[in-house]
Amino acid sequence: MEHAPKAIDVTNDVEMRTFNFFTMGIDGHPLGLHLDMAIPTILNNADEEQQKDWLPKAANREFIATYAQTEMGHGTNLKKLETTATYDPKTQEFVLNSPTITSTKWWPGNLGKSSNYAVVMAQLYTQGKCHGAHPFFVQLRDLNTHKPLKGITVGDIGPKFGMNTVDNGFLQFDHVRTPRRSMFMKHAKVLPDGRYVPPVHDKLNYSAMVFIRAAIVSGMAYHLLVTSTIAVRYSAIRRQGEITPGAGEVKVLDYQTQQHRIFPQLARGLAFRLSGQYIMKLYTQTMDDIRNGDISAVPDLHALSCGLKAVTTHHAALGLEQCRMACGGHGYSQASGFPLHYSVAVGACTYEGENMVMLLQTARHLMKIAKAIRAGQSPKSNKIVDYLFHKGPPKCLIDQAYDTNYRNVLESFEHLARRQTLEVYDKLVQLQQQGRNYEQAWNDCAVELCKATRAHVRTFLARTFVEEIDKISDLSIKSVLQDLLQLYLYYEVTECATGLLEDGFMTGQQHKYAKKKIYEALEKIRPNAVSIVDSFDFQDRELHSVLGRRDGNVYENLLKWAQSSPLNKTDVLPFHHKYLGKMMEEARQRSKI
Ligand SMILES: CCCCCCCCCC/C=C\CCC/C=C/C(=O)SCCNC(=O)CCNC(=O)[C@H](O)C(C)(C)COP(=O)(O)OP(=O)(O)OC[C@H]1O[C@@H](n2cnc3c(N)ncnc32)[C@H](O)[C@@H]1OP(=O)(O)O
Ligand SMILES: Cc1cc2nc3c(=O)[nH]c(=O)nc-3n(C[C@H](O)[C@H](O)[C@H](O)COP(=O)(O)OP(=O)(O)OC[C@H]3O[C@@H](n4cnc5c(N)ncnc54)[C@H](O)[C@@H]3O)c2cc1C
Repeated sequence: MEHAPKAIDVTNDVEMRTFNFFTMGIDGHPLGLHLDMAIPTILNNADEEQQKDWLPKAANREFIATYAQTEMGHGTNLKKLETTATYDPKTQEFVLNSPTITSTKWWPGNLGKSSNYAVVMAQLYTQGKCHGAHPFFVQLRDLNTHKPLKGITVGDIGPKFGMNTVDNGFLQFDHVRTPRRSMFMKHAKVLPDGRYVPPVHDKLNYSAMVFIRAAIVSGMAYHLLVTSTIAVRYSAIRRQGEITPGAGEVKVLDYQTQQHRIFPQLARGLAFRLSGQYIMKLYTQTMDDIRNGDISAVPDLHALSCGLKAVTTHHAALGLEQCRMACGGHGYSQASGFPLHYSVAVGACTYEGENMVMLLQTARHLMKIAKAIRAGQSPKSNKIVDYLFHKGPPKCLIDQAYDTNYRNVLESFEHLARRQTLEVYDKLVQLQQQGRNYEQAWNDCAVELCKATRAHVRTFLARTFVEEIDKISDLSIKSVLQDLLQLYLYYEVTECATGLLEDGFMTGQQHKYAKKKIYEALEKIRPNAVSIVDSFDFQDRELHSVLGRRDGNVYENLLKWAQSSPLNKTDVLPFHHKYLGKMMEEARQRSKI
């Protein structure tokens, strides 16, 4: 053969991600930030010439770059980042500086030891004026020796809650000079003489964050589906107790409580998967629009991605813990895989925007819509938020037999989101009329604002789930997924029941009806549960779990796993006689006296 095919095309994003994922596991690796944030930043924020220079090298892995934004003192409030990039027109360079301890970049993944470049967010100063945080592409380490360049202090921040295969790092600049063209110049620019050219939208520099927030939704689906796979499989192996006295021990999966613990996580995993696909498409479309000069969808994308990120990560964290507890004592062992999956998944509640902060971002968007509604404006043909403008039924109808395609359930979610959004908006206005300024009023309403976002996101997730299942033409697959949809929808109804009951929209009877529909769905899902999780086709090496093995050979392998522990290399630990053995021996001697 003239050209033997390469095993992996490193410039092919999908191939690379798959390869990295299977060879390096789920808790991160040295190329994570390079692929997930640095390359997207180059794609969306570098101008044509910069892309030509940086992109092929980045794709070919001639360097490794990270995304250095967060500082020791500020992660959320980007306006207060302290790192400065001051333009010097004489040399046509920026001078990067970390003026305080708190300005030290802190957390960037792969910064600690792996990266030799970084996208650095710094306050841009030119002609004596600050223009806010802007991204710069900065070399940190020598390409040959890998030692930090002059003026740069860089290192690892130490062990974390999880993801310890990622070298999160710290970084300080001491008046480091970098060429003018190291500023990402697709949107904002600094001309050679120092004049600043503003971007068409001042948050376009934040697109890498938007990308990851959107990607996280599918990531959380993955974590939930993986951990429910483990819990379902193990529960189909584990036998404990009897349902009918004398009939023999049952699989714990036959207990209704067990199903109620695990199946909703499965259903949520699917819901997140479908909405994850939706938001990724919206992201790609919006980035294409921006390239063509249309920025109109940016606020919608930002609002939806923030809300989805916050809700899905929170529910994934709760769901993973349910799956762990569903596996009893063995669930607490590292052999279950849960510690790994949990510690990775919960990081996403914090990174890429702390969840409360993200909920409040979406709420900003909702408050604008509420203002338009109160001003009597019409909806703007926006599929995601238009329902807020419409009047729904005055009473909940979820128990009506004619609920085709769950319209009445969706209307209940819509009702709650609409009511919560308008009520908190009215409270905001009222507080301001009473003399509070907007920011104080906002803080006084913050918990209710977050509730409005959650209700809105719940509506979006549910609607997407219903619409996507409706599209399926294979009736046998559709019927299984409809059982999960039924569970998802009525489970969510009970989760937000307080809000639905509070204003008398839903009756106590209807709440009972929702519970009945949940129990009915659990029963329908039970016989298919193992086949459903098998159909995800996760490899054992992805699950990292003795309990979730595809072959179900749990007990034998649990024993092997324990026996392979380093503590079991010898029957007696080498230092036993020096400490515990000695203590016991001395105690025995003393008691003889
Ligand atoms: C297979 C399993 C794998 C699972 C994993 C899934 C994928 C993930 C893989 C990666 C894994 C690990 C890597 C982790 C990497 C982590 C990286 C990071 O954490 S990077 C740092 C992230 N930092 C943040 O997110 C900071 C949060 N803060 C902000 O975003 C902002 O400061 C914000 C939004 C809080 C406030 O913005 P700002 O202070 O600038 O402005 P204002 O509040 O005044 O807002 C003005 C106006 O702008 C709007 N706005 C803000 N941001 C945006 C945006 N991005 N796009 C559009 N618009 C935006 C804001 O809403 C206001 O609008 P207004 O009209 O005035 O209301
Ligand atoms: C695993 C991991 C990986 C990371 N990787 C990177 C990376 O690669 N690059 C990078 O630059 N950064 C990274 N980060 C940093 C991360 O983005 C920030 O930690 C995150 O955005 C939260 O910011 P913070 O730490 O400043 O939290 P804080 O803002 O200090 O949050 C503390 C508390 O204050 C609350 N709070 C703050 N502001 C408000 C507000 N306005 N309204 C209401 N409540 C508020 C929060 O809700 C939270 O409860 C990473 C973090 C983690 C954990």
